[in-house]
Amino acid sequence: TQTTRPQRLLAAVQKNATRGDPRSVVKAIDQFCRQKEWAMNVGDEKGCILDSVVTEVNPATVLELGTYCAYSTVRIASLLPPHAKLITLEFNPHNAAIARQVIAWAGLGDKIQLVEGASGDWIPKMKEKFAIETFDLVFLDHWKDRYLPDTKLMEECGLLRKGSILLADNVICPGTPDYLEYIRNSPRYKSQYFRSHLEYTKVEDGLEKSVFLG
Ligand SMILES: O=C(NC/C=C/[C@H]1O[C@@H](n2cnc(C(F)(F)F)c2)[C@H](O)[C@@H]1O)c1cc([N+](=O)[O-])cc(O)c1O
Ligand SMILES: [Mg+2]
Repeated sequence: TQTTRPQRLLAAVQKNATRGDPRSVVKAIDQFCRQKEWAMNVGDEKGCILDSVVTEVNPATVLELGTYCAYSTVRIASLLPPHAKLITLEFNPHNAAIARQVIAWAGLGDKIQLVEGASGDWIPKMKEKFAIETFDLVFLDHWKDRYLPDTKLMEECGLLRKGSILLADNVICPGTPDYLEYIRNSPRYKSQYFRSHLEYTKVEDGLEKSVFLG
């Protein structure tokens, strides 16, 4: 029977990456996406910008919206300090199952908590379920029409503190116009656009980095 793209991506990781070596997992996925099949990972070019933001913020608590196959999950977690916590939300059970295996192959299971379900259900439960006060860094890479409502929900649930960083993928392609309009015009955020390209292509895309001002 026909395999899925996430299954083929996982097979490429298990074939080409070294167990317990997160950077080799990232490299194997980028190679698969460049040489075999495009997939919607943040990719190597935007991934370098992601790495620099993670390193600069040095977060103790991270929320990722949109795990997919855990490419950015592994990329972020490999840069976190020892007791830092990364919670990643994934809606699709099949993608979650693949992501868990990619995370295990990278040897990052003790740094990452993958939660299955919808952001609207889980964001209001974060504090009680995961003993989280606020997030130092949020990486938005899920459905593009959910960036704005979920940002407002995180504000309402008190999950952002003065200085929390939101980093949003795909603000140009596929685009998140309502989110960009809100975050760039709100007095509660200071935003910066990092111009790049859509993963594995020459199409323009970029990351929007926003600091919550409280
Ligand atoms: O559509 C794109 N990404 C959508 C990504 C969607 C992924 O996020 C999960 N999710 C949904 N809700 C949640 C949460 F968190 F709410 F639970 C998690 C979905 O199940 C899916 O795995 C995309 C598309 C392109 N492209 O070029 O078309 C390029 C990209 O980089 C992209 O990210
Ligand atoms: Mg993306």
